[in-house]
Amino acid sequence: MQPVVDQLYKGLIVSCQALEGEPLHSSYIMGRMALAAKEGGAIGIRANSVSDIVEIKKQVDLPVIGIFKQVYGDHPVFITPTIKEIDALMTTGAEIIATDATERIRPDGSTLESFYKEIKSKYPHVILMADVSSVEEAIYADNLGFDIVAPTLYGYTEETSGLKIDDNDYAVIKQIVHEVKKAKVIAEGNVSTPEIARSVLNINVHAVVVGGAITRPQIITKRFADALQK
Ligand SMILES: CC(=O)N[C@H](C=O)[C@@H](O)[C@H](O)[C@H](O)COP(=O)(O)O
Repeated sequence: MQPVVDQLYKGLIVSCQALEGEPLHSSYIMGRMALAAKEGGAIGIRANSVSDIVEIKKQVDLPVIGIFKQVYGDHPVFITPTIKEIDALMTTGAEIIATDATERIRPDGSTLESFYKEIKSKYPHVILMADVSSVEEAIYADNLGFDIVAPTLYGYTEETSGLKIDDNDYAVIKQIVHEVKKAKVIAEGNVSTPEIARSVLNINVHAVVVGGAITRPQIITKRFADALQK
């Protein structure tokens, strides 16, 4: 296994993201979020966009999983959808690059297989993480050769809308861990409490990514405000 992937073993990766329109949308703030995450014990950072990653890299010396969210028209695939976003991420020094690895056709008409081959022929040594939405997609990405697989998009596709990682006693992530043979499985998406993070680690995932529950204060505030309404 690549040393950088080893480095993430059993650790907490904090996703520091604020999209345009979110209150904290700012590379400066994401850099400071990453610093705060490191102080709190994060061993890796996940981040979106060239400018956020470049700023984060100035603030912390942790491995970064880089993504580039780009929406093409009304196309549903938006996490690092085409080679253009891969090219941009390759300039940032991100140690790992993540992309949508669902079975959906990509905005440029390519399949996941042809996209994977295109990336690997251009950047043979890049470490790739597959953001999937189902067990079948996890197995497919593993067979293609992705280094890391995560159910990042479980709950965010037409078929899985609203589903969460802890549903049915963690059935989906358990099955992914069981079925994926070569890639490392990372738990990501709706790991919303320390208890859920601990539970997925006990299922034997390689590492855990937590985003909104740490870095999106509007979401954190709403959870408290909602509790007061009850
Ligand atoms: C679906 C989608 O766009 N997920 C994104 C992927 O990078 C991020 O917005 C999430 O914050 C990240 O996956 C971490 O998940 P959570 O914030 O639930 O801990």
